Amino acid sequence: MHMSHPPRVRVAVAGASGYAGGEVLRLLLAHPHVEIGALTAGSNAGELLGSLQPHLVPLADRVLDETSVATLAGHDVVVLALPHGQSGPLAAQLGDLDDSVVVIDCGADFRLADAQVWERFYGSDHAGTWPYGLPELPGQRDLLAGARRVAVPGCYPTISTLTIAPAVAAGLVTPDIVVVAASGTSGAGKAAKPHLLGSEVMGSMTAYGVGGVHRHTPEITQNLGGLTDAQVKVSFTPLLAPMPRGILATVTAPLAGPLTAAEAHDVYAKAYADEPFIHLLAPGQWPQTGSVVGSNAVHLQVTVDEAAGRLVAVGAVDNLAKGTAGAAVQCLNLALGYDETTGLSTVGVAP
Ligand SMILES: NC(=O)C1=CN([C@@H]2O[C@H](COP(=O)(O)OP(=O)(O)OC[C@H]3O[C@@H](n4cnc5c(N)ncnc54)[C@H](OP(=O)(O)O)[C@@H]3O)[C@@H](O)[C@H]2O)C=CC1
Ligand SMILES: CC(=O)N[C@@H](CCC(=O)OP(=O)(O)O)C(=O)O
Repeated sequence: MHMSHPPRVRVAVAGASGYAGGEVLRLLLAHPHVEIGALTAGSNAGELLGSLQPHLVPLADRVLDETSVATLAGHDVVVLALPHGQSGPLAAQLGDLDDSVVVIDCGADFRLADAQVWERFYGSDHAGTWPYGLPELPGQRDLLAGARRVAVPGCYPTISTLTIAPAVAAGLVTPDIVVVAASGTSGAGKAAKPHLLGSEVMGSMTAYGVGGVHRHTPEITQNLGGLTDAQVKVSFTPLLAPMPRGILATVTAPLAGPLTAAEAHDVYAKAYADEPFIHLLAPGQWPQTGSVVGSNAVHLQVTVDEAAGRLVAVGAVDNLAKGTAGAAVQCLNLALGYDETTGLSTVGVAP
């Protein structure tokens, strides 16, 4: 489908001083149809972007505005990269201003459909539900084409969902899913946190959010629940790994019946055959975060643990790229009718 659009769209980024906002800008600087408009922040409003994001050289002299409807008005697209709970009220005001604006929220506010589940995991009022920005889920790409509002998935839900989705959709497993996923520290954002000081993180790994309490558990469950009539259960354990970027997720589930590793690989190959960003590795190769850093690619592998009777799948993603900002740009492309891959690469930075 071709939709009419101006040659270059003006994009504002709220939360430009943060990790997600910075990565959105890094990608948009390479996007041929985008002109970068207002850049806003919270406590850093008034500062030069170059003092906070020195890698974004072409934008070094831009001054950060305060985050308000007034500063975000007058753009074709507004990307929100703010802490949860901030985007709900702001998006409501932006909607009042102009409903034709594309608003892409990197935060969690509009991801969950069930208000009670939202309140249980986030402890605040539910803002609403927007089209979910994971085009690789069946039927989702059509909902995102031409959308005016997009909820970008969380980084763990992106990789956890993509890693096991073909097995759930094809009924290869009973959906009693166990996810153990290690994330780089940028997943926690830039705001200082005592457990994320260099001395605490370097040379050490830890589990956190253990026992079904991490707020991404219901998001993964919601995604997988859309793929099967069976009741989906998800046990999710996040780990913090001593690296700046990347998530490596190991996802396992009981086999529903006899299955070989080659058959499982074949199901994944068929499911993702047309997906530009999903790269199923050759049998015997295993995903590594180092291969996807800086790219919008997802690397996957799947096999069968015969003795345990479980399917074992492993996925790697850059939490800031396909895990957030890359997904935001992919959805911007779909919303505006550009080729979905515009401005995005599958080539990682290695070593
Ligand atoms: N990091 C990741 O891997 C992922 C992040 N996300 C989501 O993206 C969003 C941003 O995360 P991230 O970039 O990591 O976080 P950061 O802490 O790095 O950045 C937060 C940004 O929001 C701004 N901000 C904070 N409070 C306010 C406020 N009250 N009013 C206006 N602006 C404010 C900050 O400005 P200032 O510098 O002035 O404080 C900063 O620009 C979150 O919702 C997060 O869940 C989603 C997936 C993955
Ligand atoms: C390492 C680390 O702390 N990661 C973050 C997840 C970041 C993310 O993607 O989540 P949202 O967009 O839903 O905030 C966490 O576990 O809270």
